[in-house]
Parts: sequence; C-alpha cells; structure tokens
Amino acid sequence: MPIHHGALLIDSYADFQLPPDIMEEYSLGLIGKFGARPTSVKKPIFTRLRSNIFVERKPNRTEHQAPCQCVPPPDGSQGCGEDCLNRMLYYECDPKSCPCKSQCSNQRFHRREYAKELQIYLTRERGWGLRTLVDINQGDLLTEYRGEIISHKTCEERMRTMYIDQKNFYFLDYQKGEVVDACSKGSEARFINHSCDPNCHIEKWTLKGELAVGVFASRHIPANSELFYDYNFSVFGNAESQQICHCGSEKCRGFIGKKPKHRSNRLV
Ligand SMILES: C[S@@+](CC[C@H](N)C(=O)[O-])C[C@H]1O[C@@H](n2cnc3c(N)ncnc32)[C@H](O)[C@@H]1O
Repeated sequence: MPIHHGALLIDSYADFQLPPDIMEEYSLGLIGKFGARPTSVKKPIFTRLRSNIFVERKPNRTEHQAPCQCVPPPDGSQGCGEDCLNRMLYYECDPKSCPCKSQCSNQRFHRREYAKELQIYLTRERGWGLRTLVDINQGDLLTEYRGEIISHKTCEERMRTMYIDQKNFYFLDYQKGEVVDACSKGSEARFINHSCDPNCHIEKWTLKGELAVGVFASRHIPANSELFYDYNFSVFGNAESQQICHCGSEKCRGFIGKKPKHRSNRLV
C-alpha cells in the first residue's frame, strides 16, 4: 500500500464492528474493560475454547441424527417444541434432516444461541464469578461448559502433578469415566460458582455423536445476578480438603459438592 494511503487511513474515521469472536471476549471482559476488581488482582488466565478438545481419544462424529416427526407450523412459527422426540431425549435436531428446517427450535448449541451479555467479575468470597447483565428467562441456554475431555485416570494424575497447588477446581463429569477439565482451557462457564440453592442447572445434550454440556436457567434470572449451579458431581481431594461453601443461601449445606463418604484421595 502506498505510504500516503496509510497516512490517510490513520487520519480518517470509519465505523466498524469487531469480528464476533473478539466481540464476545470483549463483552465478557476478557479483553479491554473487565468486571470491577482491585488493581492488585490479576485477570484469570485461560485459553478460551470454541469447542471441546479430546485429549485421549478421537471425538465421535455421527453426521446424521435421526429426524423427529414434527410438522413445521403452517403459520411460520417455531417447530420442534416440547413434544419433539429428539428434544425429549436430549438430542439436538440435525439441520440437514429436521422436517421443520429453519423453523426448528431444537438446535440451540448448533446455532450458538447463548446468553449475549455475561460478565466475569470478582465476587467477595467466591473468587471470580459469572453474572448476567440482562434478564434471563427460565429454560434459556446460557453458555456451554467446554474444556479438555480427559479420563478419570488422567484427571487424578493431573491433580497429583499439574494442579497440586490449585485452590480452585474446574472439573465437571462428561460421561462415564470422563471429565471436562476447564482448568487451563475452557469457556466462561468455568467461572460459574456453586450454590446450594442455584439459579442454573447442567444439561447434557447429544449433538453429532458427542455431548454438549449446557448451563440452563432454572428460573427467571434478573439482570446483574450471579449465575450458580449445584456442584453436585464429584468429590475431589480428601475430606480434610473439602471446600467450605460461601453461597450465602438459607439452604446452604456448608460444603461445596457432595460430602465424601470416606477419607481416601479419590475422584467421584
Ligand atoms: C469452577 S471454579 C469457579 C470460579 C472460581 N471462583 C474462580 O475464581 O476461578 C470452582 C472454585 O470456585 C470456588 N467456589 C465456587 N463456589 C463457591 C462457593 N459457593 N463458596 C466458596 N467458594 C466457591 C472454589 O474455590 C471452587 O473450587
């Protein structure tokens, strides 16, 4: 480019929109502005993933999901509602074969219909948390919990080595024998804290032969509320190291997650 043209561009103003990926990271506060924090507190560092990484095996890739038997509503409204066979079984419809075509409402992960205005911010007693800046309706998909898919054996190994000094844990059960590890690579869902009276819950949906782990609103969530789900999944570490819960709800059980039954070092 001729040098004088560069100078012209620098001096001129033009509206532009950031690419969707960068815009998403900007609105989460991962770049530029960031939810309120003292200057001494560092931004959490992690690699943001757009899909899970399968560390020890190849992902299943089933291209075709059996079509449901829904009929597209003749008035053009959304199809594949509550009585869609795929929806009832927690399968997303295949965009190529769903009879409702563009009217299908059962492709939320595929279409990335996540909450638009989530923000990572520093809480008082729970470290970083995730909140919504807008009202959320009951049943809405908020975000997807992504990370590295590893076996329980690798998870235990990582806990003994890589994560030995970790105070925060970012694991979620994926399927039998496997865990989503969002410690160093994941999505904003890794910042969702535990509550004994949560406003969100986890649902696992099947999409092209693999699971998508979604965080859904369990009730109406007003703007500026922190998001929580119940970490009722696995026990990490031993009884002595079990973490005290600061969810602040009247139903608080005192500890995060399930109470360990015995005092060995174990996962699950
Ligand atoms: C998945 S991370 C959530 C994000 C984390 N707060 C952070 O700063 O990155 C889980 C960790 O957050 C903290 N945490 C989550 N819920 C909590 C709660 N109700 N009370 C106290 N700490 C909590 C615990 O240290 C837990 O191991």
